[in-house]
Amino acid sequence: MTILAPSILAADFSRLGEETRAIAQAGADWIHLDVMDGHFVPNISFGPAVVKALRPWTDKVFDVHLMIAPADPYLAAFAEAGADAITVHVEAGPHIHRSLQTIRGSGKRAGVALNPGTPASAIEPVLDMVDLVLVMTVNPGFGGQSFIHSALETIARVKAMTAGRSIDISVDGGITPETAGPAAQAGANILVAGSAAFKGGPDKYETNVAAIRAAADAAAGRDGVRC
Ligand SMILES: O=C(CO)[C@@H](O)[C@H](O)COP(=O)(O)O
Repeated sequence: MTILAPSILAADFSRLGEETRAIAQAGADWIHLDVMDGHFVPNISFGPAVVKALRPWTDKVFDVHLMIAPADPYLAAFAEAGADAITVHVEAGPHIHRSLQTIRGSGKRAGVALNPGTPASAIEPVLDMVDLVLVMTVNPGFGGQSFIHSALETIARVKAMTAGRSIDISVDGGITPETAGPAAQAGANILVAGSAAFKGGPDKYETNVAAIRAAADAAAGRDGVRC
């Protein structure tokens, strides 16, 4: 079954608590929280204080995506703020192995992210340390960008590399009902969607979430029935 993880980067920041609750009630499985530092990526979003403030609004998995470098000085703060999964970029360095060790050591799911220009082979040495691989299908930093189709190859390579292991494959950037299918077919089982999940305001969230999930489930031949 596809896991749909709306990115609150596309939510109304003046009402983040209500938005988080609304998208959760609309059928989101996880909540994706994009943390940007204006250094690793050319945008600044929010830090652990916001993650902590949002934690009481839903009990859904908080999937924290750190687009920051270095990440290590902040891992404990995000873990304490209520993250359930913490993903760091393999490009962010300086010691991806240590970062993943720290995340696992804090009892959280550890994720490693790959930018569109990074080969899948970059994460091979740390595969036994991760619970999820996040493949970026846009260059990180902003919501609302177009899906980079060449990244489908990376998803397929990660799928092959992780065969036989219990590792989720997440895809992030430009996910819509049109791109969800190819991403799921290539091997992704977690879809992060910002603009396509939040477009149209709260009345549309349920329809948006269902449309993205249905496209992915159909393409991957997954059972879309949820209990
Ligand atoms: O991490 C990022 C961007 O850096 C993503 O999570 C985007 O925020 C997804 O937004 P859409 O492309 O779906 O609008």
